[in-house]
Amino acid sequence: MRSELSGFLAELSWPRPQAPAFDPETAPGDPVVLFERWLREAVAHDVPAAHVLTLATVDVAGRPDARVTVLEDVDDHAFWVAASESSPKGKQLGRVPVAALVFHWARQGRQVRVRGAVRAGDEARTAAAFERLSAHARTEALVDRQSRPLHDEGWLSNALGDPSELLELEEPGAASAPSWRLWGVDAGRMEFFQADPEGHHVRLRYSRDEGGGWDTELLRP
Ligand SMILES: Cc1cc2nc3c(=O)[nH]c(=O)nc-3n(C[C@H](O)[C@H](O)[C@H](O)COP(=O)(O)O)c2cc1C
Repeated sequence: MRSELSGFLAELSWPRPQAPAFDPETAPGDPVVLFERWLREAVAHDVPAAHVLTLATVDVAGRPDARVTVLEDVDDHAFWVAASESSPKGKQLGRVPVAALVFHWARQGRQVRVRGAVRAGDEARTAAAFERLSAHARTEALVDRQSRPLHDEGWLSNALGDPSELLELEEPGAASAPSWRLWGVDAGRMEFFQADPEGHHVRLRYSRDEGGGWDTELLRP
């Protein structure tokens, strides 16, 4: 038996990709270079929130989890995201240090997948990212109660009501919040998908070899 929703879903279509065809023959040897090119093209094509990604992690019991978050940086062949060590994603990243992330730029019919080992960012990298946060986000990081049940909304709005006061009170001139940090997902494997209106989709996978170079292969879409 099919639900009413299945008919509704069947009517939905993908937007036609508004991007030049992707010729894997011309792809650069380094996938991070290709990622940056596609990210900039996504922004140039007005893809909303092109720097927003889905981060997938695993907990100690092997249960998968995923959520949307923001890309902070790409550097040293790692994709950097921010999370408190006490949040579910922070615990998962710290205790089971492997992760995958995916970008989907629907308007262009593009997907980029990244999978690899996770490393914690050092203090300097974390402090530089903390500095870039809004006052509200810094307060959230200092309050450090993300994903806890919201039993007492009054307490929360009081805490968030005057960020400057909280920032002063908790950590004058704080360089960061104690458990908030950057996490790097190493690009051990990256995959680029370019959808084609006629169905001739292209999938190009890069895998890091033992010498630190990259092997590439085309996959059936
Ligand atoms: C567009 C968008 C952007 C988001 N950006 C962030 C972010 O930068 N950092 C963050 O911690 N959560 C962000 N979130 C919320 C996360 O998806 C998630 O709800 C939260 O981080 C708690 O995840 P956790 O319980 O797995 O730790 C964002 C959500 C959306 C929809």
